[in-house]
Amino acid sequence: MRLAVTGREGQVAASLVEAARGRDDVEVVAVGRPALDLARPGTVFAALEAARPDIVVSAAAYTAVDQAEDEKDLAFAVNATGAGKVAEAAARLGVPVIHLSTDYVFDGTKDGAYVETDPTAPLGVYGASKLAGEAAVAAANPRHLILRTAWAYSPFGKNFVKTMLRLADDRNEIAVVADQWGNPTSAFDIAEAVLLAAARLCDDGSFSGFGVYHLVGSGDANWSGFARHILDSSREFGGPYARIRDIAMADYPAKAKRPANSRLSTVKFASAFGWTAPQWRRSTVEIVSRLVLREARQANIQLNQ
Ligand SMILES: NC(=O)C1=CN([C@@H]2O[C@H](COP(=O)(O)OP(=O)(O)OC[C@H]3O[C@@H](n4cnc5c(N)ncnc54)[C@H](OP(=O)(O)O)[C@@H]3O)[C@@H](O)[C@H]2O)C=CC1
Ligand SMILES: Cc1cn([C@H]2C[C@H](O)[C@@H](COP(=O)(O)OP(=O)(O)O[C@H]3O[C@@H](C)C(=O)[C@@H](O)[C@H]3O)O2)c(=O)[nH]c1=O
Ligand SMILES: [Mg+2]
Repeated sequence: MRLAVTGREGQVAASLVEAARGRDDVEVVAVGRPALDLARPGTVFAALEAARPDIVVSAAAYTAVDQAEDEKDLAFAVNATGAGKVAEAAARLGVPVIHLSTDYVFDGTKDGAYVETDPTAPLGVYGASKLAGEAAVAAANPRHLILRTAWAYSPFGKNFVKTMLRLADDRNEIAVVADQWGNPTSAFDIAEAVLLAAARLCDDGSFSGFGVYHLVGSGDANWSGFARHILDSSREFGGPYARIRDIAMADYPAKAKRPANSRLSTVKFASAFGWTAPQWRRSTVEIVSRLVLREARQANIQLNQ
């Protein structure tokens, strides 16, 4: 199976590239700027056609949640129009598309975990642009999976795990919001699930389960609990540590409003594909250890130079 993924340095794209390195049955081609620029729709088809994919994974996105409030047009161009163009290109190439979306399509007022049929009501521009992207993808290519994930982290790109490790480097205490709940999700786990679903779509000609699925790490957390686990794990591997102080969302001024509860139920994905993500605590240890040991190795190299 030959899979083209949009976004080269992105967390999910880089995780897919790494996952494929260890497997003979899958080849991943990452397509990004300047060849494929979602803000320039004219670039999309040619870039994907050149990759000769059996399936397209649409993972590139404008993901700066606060900045999106000031760059609404660009966020929509990339996350809505651009995503639609990717799905349309896949349709023209005669292949299915797996598109990544977000928990931020919800407003967070539900009590329990959101299911796929729950009403959406994004609180900010990023969520609204991703929701518009879902509609554009569905309209452009009937053979689509829209996988809503959340709170993604990995050794790559920008994410909360890397931010906490960086802040802990020169602080004794970090204040983190404790009244926002969700599901931390390793991009390695996302990659594994995407490869599984992709294989199914490519191999099973009568697959009929197209549509929206929630795909997140098992177990829930608030940001401060997540932060505490990150830094406890880091300390165990000899990495940076800081105390975490619980604060309220209201005490952390940010441009974009975020949902207080964006827990997602993964029952639908589990029953369609027979796969559930590992507990987020376990996956977090894996990523933290890698980051901390990488830092240690780099420090060692510098010492020895
Ligand atoms: N990060 C998260 O916590 C979550 C992410 N998601 C969704 O999952 C998907 C993957 O996220 P993740 O891997 O974390 O994202 P990242 O922010 O790590 O990467 C996004 C990628 O998109 C690329 N990109 C941005 N603008 C353009 C453009 N105009 N044209 C082409 N490429 C562009 C970036 O390229 P460059 O490297 O050049 O900047 C980058 O490679 C996205 O759809 C995101 O909305 C959903 C829930 C949570
Ligand atoms: C850095 C930091 C953040 N926070 C808070 C702010 C926010 O409420 C929460 C998370 O901050 P971040 O800016 O990392 O998270 P954010 O950019 O909102 O992350 C989101 O990204 C997009 C792409 C998604 O799709 C979402 O699923 C989600 O992962 O933690 C603190 O309380 N203290 C801190 O020191
Ligand atoms: Mg391979």
